[in-house]
Amino acid sequence: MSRKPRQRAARERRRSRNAYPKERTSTPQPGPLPSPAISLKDVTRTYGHGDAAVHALNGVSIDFGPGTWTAVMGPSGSGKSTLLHCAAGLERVDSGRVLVDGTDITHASDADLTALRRGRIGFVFQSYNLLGSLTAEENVALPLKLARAPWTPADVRRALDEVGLSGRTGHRPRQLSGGQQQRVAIARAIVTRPSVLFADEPTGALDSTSAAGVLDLLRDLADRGQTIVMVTHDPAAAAHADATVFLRDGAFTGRADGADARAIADRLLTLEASPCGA
Ligand SMILES: Nc1ncnc2c1ncn2[C@@H]1O[C@H](COP(=O)(O)OP(=O)(O)OP(=O)(O)O)[C@@H](O)[C@H]1O
Repeated sequence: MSRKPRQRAARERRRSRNAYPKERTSTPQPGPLPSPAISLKDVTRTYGHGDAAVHALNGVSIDFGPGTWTAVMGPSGSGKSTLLHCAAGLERVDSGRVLVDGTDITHASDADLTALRRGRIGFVFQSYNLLGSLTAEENVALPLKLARAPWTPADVRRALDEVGLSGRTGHRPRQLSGGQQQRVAIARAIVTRPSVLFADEPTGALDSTSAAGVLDLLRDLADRGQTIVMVTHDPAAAAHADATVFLRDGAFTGRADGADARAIADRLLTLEASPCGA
């Protein structure tokens, strides 16, 4: 299927299954909603003190439904990365609560947070963060070794196969294109079968063709039930997700389900144009 009809079909699927409608008065849902994969409840995070204090998150409450792909957008400095880091247990919140699969991690010990990040959270960065001296296969095996859970080389091959790189297992990062390196990074992030895959600008360093390939891959993962939370500045990338949530000045300002790139861009422009605190 070519990309446009594929995106249209995906949008229709998303519309019909989105479990967390926040702005629509939708028809009654059959049965109870599944528990969110990630839940932020009235979360605050401030950097610095006194006059220099920056309220990066200012009472944010958002649920990310299991098996949904959500894009997080907002003007520069609106708190997107801070939200991602707090939701992934990379940073602690000042107040409020963070739940992963219903488990409250707000006051988890450092050891428990490390175990959570190794076993239940996957992270993909704009800059891939692969180890240059290791092959694709060795990079993907790393989180399995760190998690100290039982694993086999077949687990690694399966993850590389899922991202379409079964023919590149022995290549080192410098022997791969940017898009292929990001695919290795995604394989590394999903090899532990995490509850949530966080992606911080996963297409930010890629040309448009490679970016489209990575977004199609994320779509496939979401369609197979992977929860994904992705920060992006690109409305076209956000349009691939099931929903987009918008932040401004550290606050949640709204959500769009199944919106196309034009509608997302318009909403972002409105946010950027309105005066601070409005
Ligand atoms: N470690 C830090 N120390 C001090 N201030 C910080 C720190 N991290 C983030 N901030 C501030 O918190 C606010 C939110 O930052 P954050 O990186 O979450 O925003 P963002 O929406 O991801 O921005 P961008 O789109 O530019 O990447 C910004 O004003 C930023 O300067």
